[in-house]
Amino acid sequence: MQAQIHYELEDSYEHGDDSVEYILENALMPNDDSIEFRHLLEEYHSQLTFSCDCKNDCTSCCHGASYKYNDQKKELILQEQQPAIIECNDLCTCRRQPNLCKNRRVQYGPRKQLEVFDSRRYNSKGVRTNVDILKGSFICEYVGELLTITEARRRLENVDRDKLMNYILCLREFSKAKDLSVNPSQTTIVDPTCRGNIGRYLNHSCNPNCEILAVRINSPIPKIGIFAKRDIVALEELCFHYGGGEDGPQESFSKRIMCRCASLNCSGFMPNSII
Ligand SMILES: C[S@@+](CC[C@H](N)C(=O)[O-])C[C@H]1O[C@@H](n2cnc3c(N)ncnc32)[C@H](O)[C@@H]1O
Repeated sequence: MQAQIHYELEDSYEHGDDSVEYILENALMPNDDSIEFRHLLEEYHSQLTFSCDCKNDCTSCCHGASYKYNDQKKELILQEQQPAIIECNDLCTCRRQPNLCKNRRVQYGPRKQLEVFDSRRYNSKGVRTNVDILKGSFICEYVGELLTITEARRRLENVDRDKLMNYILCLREFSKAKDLSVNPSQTTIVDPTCRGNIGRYLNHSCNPNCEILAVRINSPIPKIGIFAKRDIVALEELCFHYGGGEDGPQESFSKRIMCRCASLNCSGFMPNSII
């Protein structure tokens, strides 16, 4: 069973490859009758009840007002220093329209003018932009099948054994306890190998122009939002750090492979996978 999209999400990209299904939002992995799966299923069908009753445009919304308009007032971009984003949801009384609520962006779908292309640097597919992009702009979500940890480990074994490209992304969120110790609070694993969106084509860079952030809308399971980490010029390839970067949330792909990013600070290898 796939969850309903409650809001209108615009996404006209496609894979151009019949072996991969284009899906607009995360779908559950097949039921393997495990307790872990049942827990994931329960979360998947839960609704966040934390809603706002803003009468204005949500600039001082209880969700934290993560976005602001750029100087030309054309696009909502991230406010500085956002470790996690909670957008307004279906239970909020604010109006679901870009010019009426400023706390909704990811739920409207990927930005336009992205292109999947054959990246010479990575010797495989990549994503580039056909226009300039401002720092803090939303690129797209990293959409795929939601996996349990056990299923992710099983699939990663196959990836390593058969030396396949690895699309499994594990987002780890951390919380600070009263004694200031930092503890893992939630792990979200997304696999767009067979079912996913345009986000599956972004490559890794040790000096990336994009970053990933946890974004919650209706569900307690976060979406993995990809945002511009700096201003980006037209035709630049879009990349993010598969290991979360220095201070981003931790996520990882599979075993050690040589990194092709060619940045000055390249570590030589792609981030290791520890799920
Ligand atoms: C999420 S996919 C990215 C899209 C992929 N290039 C494609 O053609 O579908 C991740 C895979 O791309 C390749 N890749 C991504 N970043 C890389 C890098 N910095 N160096 C080498 N290979 C990379 C690896 O094969 C990796 O398993």
